[in-house]
This record gives sequence, structure tokens and C-alpha cells, in this order.
Amino acid sequence: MLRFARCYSLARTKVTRNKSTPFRPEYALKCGLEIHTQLSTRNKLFSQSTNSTTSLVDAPNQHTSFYDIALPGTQPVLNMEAILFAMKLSLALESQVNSVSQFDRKHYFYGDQPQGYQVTQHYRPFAQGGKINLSKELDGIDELSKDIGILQLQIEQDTGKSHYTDTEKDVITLVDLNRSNVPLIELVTKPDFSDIKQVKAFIKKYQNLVRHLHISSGDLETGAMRVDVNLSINEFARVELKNLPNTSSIIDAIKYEYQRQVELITGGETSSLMEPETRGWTGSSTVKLRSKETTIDYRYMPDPELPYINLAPDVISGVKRLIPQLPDDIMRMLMNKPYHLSLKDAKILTYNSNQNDMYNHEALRTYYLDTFCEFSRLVDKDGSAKLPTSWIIHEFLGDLNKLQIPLTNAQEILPPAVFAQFLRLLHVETISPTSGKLLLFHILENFKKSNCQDLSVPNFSKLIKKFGLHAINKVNSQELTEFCNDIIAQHTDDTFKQNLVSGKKKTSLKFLIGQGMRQSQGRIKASEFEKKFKEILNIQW
Ligand SMILES: Nc1ncnc2c1ncn2[C@@H]1O[C@H](COP(=O)(O)OP(=O)(O)OP(=O)(O)O)[C@@H](O)[C@H]1O
Ligand SMILES: [Mg+2]
Ligand SMILES: [Mg+2]
Repeated sequence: MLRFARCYSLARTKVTRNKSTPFRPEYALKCGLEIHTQLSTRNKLFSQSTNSTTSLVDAPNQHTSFYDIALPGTQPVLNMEAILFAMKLSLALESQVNSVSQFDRKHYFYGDQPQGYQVTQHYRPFAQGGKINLSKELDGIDELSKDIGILQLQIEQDTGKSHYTDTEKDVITLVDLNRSNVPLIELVTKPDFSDIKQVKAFIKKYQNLVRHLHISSGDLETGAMRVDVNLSINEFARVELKNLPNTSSIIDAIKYEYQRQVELITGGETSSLMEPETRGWTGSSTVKLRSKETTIDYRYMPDPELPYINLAPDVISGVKRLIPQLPDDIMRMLMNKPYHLSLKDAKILTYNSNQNDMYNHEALRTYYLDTFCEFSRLVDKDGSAKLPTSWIIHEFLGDLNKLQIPLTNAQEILPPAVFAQFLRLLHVETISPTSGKLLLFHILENFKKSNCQDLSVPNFSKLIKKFGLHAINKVNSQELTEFCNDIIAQHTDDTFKQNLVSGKKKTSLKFLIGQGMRQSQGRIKASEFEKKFKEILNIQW
């Protein structure tokens, strides 16, 4: 590893912290974001080195070529996959992809940047314009709908990573160049954000979009996505906030910085807010890193080693056809007729949570839609929407997680047409929900026991017979009365009965019904128990 000493010093200011939201309308907040996203291409931007997603934990400087470490004489060769990814993202954001764009050198000295400059796009960026729409309905912002405009998207190379170690004598910096020359897209928004909810919703939405397009892992924690926040109040200069490793740091830093600036303004100390500056987040406060560099400081110049990117119109229109249906459209489709999913359920089928490796949202959505379609064919249309939702998204997924069975495996024994058969049994009340749960779990548990090797499709009627799971639809009234009397005798006393009958403690009825369901193993419906308990106890409410 290369070694050199750290060159920044940090200057602190003290700010009264206020945990409650400190926003005041007379101090209007204005924010713009710069988001760097690592593209998950196979190779790096201008070399053949592997673009490893695990480079942070791999041995340092393992994924490097002569070009990445800037040996003199090495030259860049553009990776076209990065161009394809950038095009997909730009088109999904409705940005105007420029038919001609170019690479420029942005000069600055730092140990993890051995070229002495970063190749980026300054004069003619890859794409301009476009937007992300945020809405109350899908994103929970306060406004009904708000567009966050995009200024531009530029392709650039990442730098290496510096690791600082304090020794007795000095601060040592170790440099790992695994990340050097990894392709990035910098997305720059207009300063359109006026509150924190919008910032939060935008980051989530953008993160989901890059995952949806399969162009980046979008993870903030690994640095695959890095967000800089620019913030100003009223007409004062913007402050750029860096070193924000996760969403909570972004939110906390905005709150802190807003309050710091408000205090400066109300205290009449606005001189430091006249010029833009760059500040870092320490975890509890923002500290000045430097005055904001200007374009002149960076001595931007077109890179003489890289030709222009020329994109013919049919290339752009061809890539447009590769763009899948976008998350907002999918969400709206799922929340409307005939599916009527809740926002929460629609999100499960639209976004990858990254916390679950038993399924990916696309495979799950296909499974849901296919099952829904098969099930609709088997039953009347009325009231059929709820069963596929609750049984696939809640019960089935819950079982897969519990038993650690990947969806791709489970689908082999329960393909959509078979799952639809199972749902029909519930729909026509051949089995009760309680029995259905037992049956589904039993089938999946047995499958797991065979190491997911026994691919025979389950025979539902045989299993229902074997385990006596048939719902009892025509209950003998006399037998049910005796059954319920037993439960009352076992579980109640006079006070319990008085409180229940008078309506003082209505929830006690639920308790009795629960006992009935449990003792009948769910084979008798809750409504039958409710009727019977009310009749026996003479409950009038
Ligand atoms: N008055 C303002 N208040 C808050 N944000 C602003 C204001 N004016 C501009 N911005 C935001 O500042 C950001 C500027 O980003 P841009 O990449 O264009 O420049 P930069 O920060 O100077 O460059 P870089 O950091 O990449 O070297 C944009 O997100 C923009 O919306
Ligand atoms: Mg910036
Ligand atoms: Mg920028």
C-alpha cells in the first residue's frame, strides 16, 4: 500500500442541538443533491480490471491494472457497458441523452488519486434534464406531487480509498486502489428540495431505481451510492455536506446544518454564509473542511486521450426499448384494479429489500401475477383478490423465510397453477384458513426435509383426508352447544360473564371464540362460535 500523511485539518463550531424538527418558514430551506453511484459493470471504466463488488473486503490493491495506479504511459480504453448503464438510467429519468458528450480532467492532488486528476464530464455531460416525481400517495411527502428536477448526469471514475491510522509520531494514510477507476455516475439535482421528507423519499426512490435497472447495488453502507447534500437558507451561499455514510447521517446532518445556519443568521453573524464552503459530518456535527473549490481551482480540460462519445439516434431508441416497466407504474398497477394491493404489499412486490435472499422482488411479482391469473380463472371474479395477496405475500413468504427455502425452489412443487388450486380450496371453504396454514407449512417443511429434491407436486385432497383437515361447514347445533358450554365452564367465572354480557368487556368474546377455534383446530368457523356464544350467554349487544 502507498503511504502518505493526511493533509486536512478540521475546524469546529458549536451549535445548540435541538432534537425536535427545527424548521421555520421564515428561514426557507433549499437543498440540492449530488449522488455518486457505482455502476456494477464487469470491468472498470477505462481498464480491464475486475470491478469487484467485494473490493472493500478483498486484499488491498488486488483489483488494479497499470492504468488504475497511473503508471506513466498507460492509456484509457472506454468500457461500453458503462455507457449502456448510463443510458438506461438517463432514459428512465427522462433525461436528454446528449448525442455527443466528452470526458474532461478535473485536477486535484490527493494520495488516492494517483493520476493527479479525475476523469469526469464537465463541459459536455452525458445527459441533462429529467426528473423524479415524488408523491404523497407513493412516497409519503407532504405535497400531493412534486417533481425534483435533474440538472445533469455525468460519467466519471472513482478514486481509491484512504485509510487513516494514528501512530505515536504521525498520522499514516494507507491507500487502497481497488476502487480507483470504478465507473460512477454523478447525478446532480436542481436545488428543488424544501424539506427533509422530500430528500429522504428521493434517495429511497433513486436507490430503488438503480436496483430495478440492475445497474448498481445502490447500497449506501458499502459506498456504492454516496450522497452529498448542498444546503442554503434564503439567499445565502450554499454549504456542501460530505461524508454522509447512510440515510440517518444525511437527515441528521441536514437538521444540524440548518440549525447552525439559522443561529448564524439570527445572531447576525452571516459573513461565513456569503461564500460557499464544504463541510464534513462527524456523526454529531458538521465541520468546515475547506472553502468550496471553483471551476478554476480544478483546471478542467478536455481529456486528450479520450475521444468524444457519439451516440446515433437509433442506439438511444434501441436502449429505450430495453427499459423495463418503471417502479411507480408497477406500484400503481398493483394498487389498482384488479389487485388492489396496499402500499406496503405493492412495495414488497416492487422493491428489493436487500434483507431477504429467499426471493427477489421481480420473481415474486411474476409468481404473484401468474397465480392471481390462474386463480381468477378457477373462481368467480368477486372477492378473489384478497386471497392471493394474503396467502402469497404473507403466509407463503413467511414460511419460505422460516424454512429458508428460496422461491425458485418452492416454485417447482407449487407452480402458480398449483398454488391457485390451493387458494381455490380456501375460497370454497373446503379447508379453513387455520387448516390451510398447517397444510402449506407441512408441504414446504417436507420439501425442505428432502433438501428441496423431492419435486412431486402435492396432492391436496389426499393430504386433507390424511390429516382430517376438512372444514366442518354443517355444524350440528346440539354438539356445538355442548362444545361451547365446555369452554365457558373451563374459562369463565361470574365476573367474567357479567362483564361480557353487559358489554363492559366486549373483547372477552374474542377470547372465547379463540378458544373455540383452537380446540376445534380451526375447522369450525369463527362466525359459528360467535353466534353460539351469544346465544348461550344471551348477549344482546
Ligand atoms: N442555493 C443553493 N442552495 C442549495 N443547493 C444549491 C444551491 N445552488 C445550487 N445548489 C446545488 O448544488 C449542487 C451543485 O452541484 P455541482 O455538481 O453542479 O457542483 P459542485 O458541487 O460545485 O461540483 P463538485 O462537488 O462535483 O465538484 C447541485 O445539487 C445544486 O442543486
Ligand atoms: Mg459538489
Ligand atoms: Mg458535483
